[in-house]
Amino acid sequence: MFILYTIFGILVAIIITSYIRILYKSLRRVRVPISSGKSSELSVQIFKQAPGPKPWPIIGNLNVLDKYRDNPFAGFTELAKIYGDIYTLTFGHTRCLVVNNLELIREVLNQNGKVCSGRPDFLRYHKLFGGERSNSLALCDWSQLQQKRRNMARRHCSPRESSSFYMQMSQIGCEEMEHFIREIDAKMLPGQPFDVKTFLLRACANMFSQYMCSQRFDYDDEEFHKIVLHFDEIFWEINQGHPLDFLPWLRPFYQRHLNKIVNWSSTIRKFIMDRIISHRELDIDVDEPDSDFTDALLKSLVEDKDVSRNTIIFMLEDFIGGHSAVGNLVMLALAYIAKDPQVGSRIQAEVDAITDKGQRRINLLDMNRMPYTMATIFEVLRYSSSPIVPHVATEDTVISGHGVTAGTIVFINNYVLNKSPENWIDPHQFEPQRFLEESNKDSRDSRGSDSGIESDRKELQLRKNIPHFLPFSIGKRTCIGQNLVRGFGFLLLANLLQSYNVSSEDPTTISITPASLALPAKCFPLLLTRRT
Ligand code: HEM
Repeated sequence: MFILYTIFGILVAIIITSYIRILYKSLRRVRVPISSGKSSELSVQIFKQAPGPKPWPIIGNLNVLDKYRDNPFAGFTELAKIYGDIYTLTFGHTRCLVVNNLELIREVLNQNGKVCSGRPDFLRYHKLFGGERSNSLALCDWSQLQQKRRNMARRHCSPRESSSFYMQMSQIGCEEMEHFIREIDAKMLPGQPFDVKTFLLRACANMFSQYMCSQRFDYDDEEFHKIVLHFDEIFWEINQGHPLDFLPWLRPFYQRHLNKIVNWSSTIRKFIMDRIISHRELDIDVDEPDSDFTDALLKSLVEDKDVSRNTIIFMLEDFIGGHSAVGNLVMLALAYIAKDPQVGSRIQAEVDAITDKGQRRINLLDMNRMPYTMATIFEVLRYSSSPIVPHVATEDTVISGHGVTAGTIVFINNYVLNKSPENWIDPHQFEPQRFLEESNKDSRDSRGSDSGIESDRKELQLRKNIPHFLPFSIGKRTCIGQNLVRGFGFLLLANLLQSYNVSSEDPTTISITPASLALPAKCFPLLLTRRT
């Protein structure tokens, strides 16, 4: 009996302590010193936090999102109807702010970029990056080292259209497509559903590895298969919420899952060390121009005392790992094509017009003359509404007149931008055409006029600078890999469609997770039929 009373007493104490902590955090106000007009005098203005539902002890408001497990961002959108476009939630003991319109998103990412550029301190993030999330470019807090790493990466990972790196990307992409198509033809049984994703990811990994490290791997290389799979598992993992993120005391129940994550990332790191870095380190010549990203990284190791070996290993891992995002994006495009064959036919019309019915492969110089193909990639980005990695306020600040306390996680609801009928006609339809507009050029005197995609008088072109379309985010922490996404994504999609028709035995079985670019590692097969 005594033991029962003791346990009961401990539980009550935990619940009360938890509730006090949660209440303290949610009621805390933000004090901002302001100048009162008379030169040296400062007064303090006090800001209450944004409204939100009342939290419970221990779980906070996690219960509110429970019915939106499949798509928390749809949940955020629903809650905005009750609490307005800016509101707070408490997940476990962590304060969270959710912003739900473009103006607020800009206020967080641009005007408050300096103080809202941290990342959540989730245990999973540490486990994925050798026990320390500051090793990761995307999951570290903002710092001088991060600024340096972004600068180091920019030239290679965001190649400009006119640069030699861009042309290198084009050539590498085209060459890999030849290997890839040979591989599909060898492994696919005609008329049988085919595990496209596995092979697509390997092709994409080779494009990235060849571009960043001047090294590709054989399609029969088992070690290579394993790391491509682990990268994909990590991509899926990062795109999922997990109870551990907000209830870290559940750790003992998820130890096996954590061990699995550690195993994925350490296997990848070992591969990068053994198969890429170790032999490159031996023949580095600091006086020669950089031949690739690995060269630039290895030189910075020699030239910059602030750059450690660890820094460059993790940077390479991060950037090679970008292939999973592109592979998943293209796989999603193929899935939408299997659901709506019209989309595939229109891409093929562009491909055939540009290549004189398949006389050559598509390269990056063709991109500007294939607006529908690019529009399809943009529509996948919009429709899938890949979430923006959560930001964290590193200091007390004020957003739209509401106090935001240091440590608050800021969720940017880009799903509401991507799916709002105010921004898009029929937002729940997959319709690449929405990214096209009439160009000023007259189609009759221009090349490619038989592409089948123009209106009666005008050619179509890709709409640019759509303010509410932010697939790569804005501000300090925007995606560094967006040119690689556009470039390799385009080459994969256009060249695949040049060689194959894409369909499914039963399109209704193609299941796609809403508000995510990630597909499970093992996902639906597709039918690829050689075009005659
Ligand atoms: C379809 C593919 C991709 C999408 C939709 C995407 C989108 C994003 C988004 C939304 C962010 C967060 C920005 C923010 O926090 O405000 C991000 C960050 C980042 N992305 Fe991408 N990304 C993609 C592919 C890639 C690729 C291929 C690479 C590199 C090879 C890459 C490298 C990065 C890095 C390093 C960051 C972190 C930047 C920082 O925090 O300073 N991404 N990406």
